[in-house]
Amino acid sequence: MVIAAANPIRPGGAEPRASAAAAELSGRMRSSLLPLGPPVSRDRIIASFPKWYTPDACLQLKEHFHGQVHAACQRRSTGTVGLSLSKVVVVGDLYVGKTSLIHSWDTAGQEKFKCIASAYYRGAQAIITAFDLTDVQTLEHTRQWLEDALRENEPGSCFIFLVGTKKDLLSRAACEQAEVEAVHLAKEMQAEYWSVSAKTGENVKAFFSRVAALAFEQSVLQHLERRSGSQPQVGDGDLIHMEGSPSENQESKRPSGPGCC
Ligand SMILES: Nc1nc2c(ncn2[C@@H]2O[C@H](COP(=O)(O)OP(=O)(O)OP(=O)(O)O)[C@@H](O)[C@H]2O)c(=O)[nH]1
Repeated sequence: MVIAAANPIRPGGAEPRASAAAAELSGRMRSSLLPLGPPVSRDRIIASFPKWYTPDACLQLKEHFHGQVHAACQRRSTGTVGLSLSKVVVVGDLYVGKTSLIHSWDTAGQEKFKCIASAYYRGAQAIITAFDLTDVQTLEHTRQWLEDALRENEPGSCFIFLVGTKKDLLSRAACEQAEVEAVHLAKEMQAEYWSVSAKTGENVKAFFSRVAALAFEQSVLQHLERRSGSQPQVGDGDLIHMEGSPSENQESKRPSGPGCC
């Protein structure tokens, strides 16, 4: 997974400015069936489909990986999808906490800075639009940020997230109040909503696990679709670990919630 935080220009501004923080994450997930796989740290194993933050603004309500994905991973035959890279772009106003958010997650020590141009948004599998929960103006600007990022991507190709940062700075009541407007906007943007704090780490891991799971599942499904007609093969069998039994009947073939643009 590649995560990039666009260093802001004002919404509606002409060209994106330089300097984006990017983090590359190896999306390795281990098969529960392979006893002797390469070492994968426990906190990188997604054991069950990560839950949404609020059902009022979430991309998918399901609780298990898609049945085809689960089955394909359990088959552990050779292929390339088990180790997949996804590009995640993080956009938002100056100082909202994009860089802190990325750095507060384990990014395998591969963080780096990149220059960006509008072309940089291209090929994103997920777009994270971040705003500061204590600054309502930054929320208002997210719509424009998203528009800019979407312009560079194929319709239907990205998961969209709206993330309120600096949750630690608000009381519970104030946070809930800020979330009302944010959730409303998230629904309009067809985005999944999360409130997080990079400072305390609250919800950060859960959030990125969710992003990773959705992106991974989509990659596998696309891979299976491409290979339909031949034997679907996912990963070297050592790259994903899932527990629980997914219900195939409840799940659609492709990510379907309102946030899948
Ligand atoms: N209290 C608190 N402060 C935060 C949090 N996240 C970021 N900050 C602070 O907010 C300021 C901006 O954070 P950055 O991560 O640099 O924000 P950014 O969006 O990447 O900023 P630019 O690169 O200027 O666009 C810094 O002083 C951070 O320490 C948080 O969760 N809680």
